[in-house]
Amino acid sequence: MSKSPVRVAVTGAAGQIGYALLFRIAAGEMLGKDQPVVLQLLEIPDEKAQKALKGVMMELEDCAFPLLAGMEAHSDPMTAFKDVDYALLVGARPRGPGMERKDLLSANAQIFTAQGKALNAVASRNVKVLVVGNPANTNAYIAMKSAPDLPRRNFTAMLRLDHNRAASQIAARTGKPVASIEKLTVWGNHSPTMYADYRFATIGGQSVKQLINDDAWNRDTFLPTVGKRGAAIIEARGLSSAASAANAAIDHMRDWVLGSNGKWVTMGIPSDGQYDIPQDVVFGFPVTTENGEYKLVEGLEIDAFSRERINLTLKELLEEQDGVKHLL
Ligand SMILES: NC(=O)C1=CN([C@@H]2O[C@H](COP(=O)(O)OP(=O)(O)OC[C@H]3O[C@@H](n4cnc5c(N)ncnc54)[C@H](O)[C@@H]3O)[C@@H](O)[C@H]2O)C=CC1
Ligand SMILES: O=C([O-])CC(=O)C(=O)O
Repeated sequence: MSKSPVRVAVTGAAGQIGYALLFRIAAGEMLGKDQPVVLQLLEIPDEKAQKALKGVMMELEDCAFPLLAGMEAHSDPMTAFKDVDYALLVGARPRGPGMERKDLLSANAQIFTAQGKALNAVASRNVKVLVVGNPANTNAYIAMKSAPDLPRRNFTAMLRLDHNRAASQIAARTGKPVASIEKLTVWGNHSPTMYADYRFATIGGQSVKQLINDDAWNRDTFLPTVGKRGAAIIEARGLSSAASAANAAIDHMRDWVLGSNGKWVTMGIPSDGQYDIPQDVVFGFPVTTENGEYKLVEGLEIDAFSRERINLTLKELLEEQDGVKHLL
């Protein structure tokens, strides 16, 4: 028997990530090739943005996707999020050259109080939320805190792009296929302080740390390359990553919903205090996913270098949180 459609909200639907994301969701790449979707698309109440959104919807129509069971354009989160099962919160200002993601906080934070409140009021009680708009961890924290009637664990931030970037760098360095890398993670904030960690990673059962065996490369090349990749893309393209961000959003939601088959993936999730990360801080952690739930990988050894890196990214997140406490 065919499945009933699920409702997927995407904000910033006429933006560059939206344009790389919607067609893949409608093609079944996020929720499965047997799962029909209704897209509930949100853009700002501005004539130009709404017109651009209509154009994107015309193109979606022209793809004649068999799984696209419906499509709606909205300018108010209270209608866009009605009964949604999944919400991808992409719409927010991107940074330009010379900016850090946290410089966007004052411009973007209010978006996530309003959208958190709207999700709280009208979304499905099981809604799974992915925050992509930057600074993603703190925006996810704001949305979660603004939605007290929804389970905290349903709010997540996107660290998957960082995870995928780290995997590609390791594949290039070792000459092994990217798909063979397991047990990789990125701790902390989606910012240059993130800590991409391959100490536990394996390729075909072999330790990646031993295969690479070069602490200087880890510290001086790998970590800065992964941490500053977003800025390198902006420098090269004149615009921030869009297709790779959309791809990571698909990976994040697909694994959350359909399971990671025992593999570690990185998700930004509200802490329950593990690894000495205070309760509620939305932090990149290694997780496995099964039956629509994520489970933190616990009990990993944190050595002195890792503790220093984790403390640094935590400090930045706590400062960001402090900067938005007047909104909560
Ligand atoms: N977490 C991550 O790994 C990544 C996050 N990003 C972030 O994603 C966000 C979106 O990036 P792009 O699509 O490139 O930007 P964009 O500027 O091309 O599109 C953003 C869209 O959001 C819309 N928008 C703004 N405020 C809104 C609101 N309150 N409700 C609904 N829509 C709203 C705008 O009208 C625009 O169409 C940025 O904050 C960017 O920094 C980008 C890449 C990776
Ligand atoms: O760097 C940016 O501003 C966009 C982003 O988050 C990324 O590419 O990781």
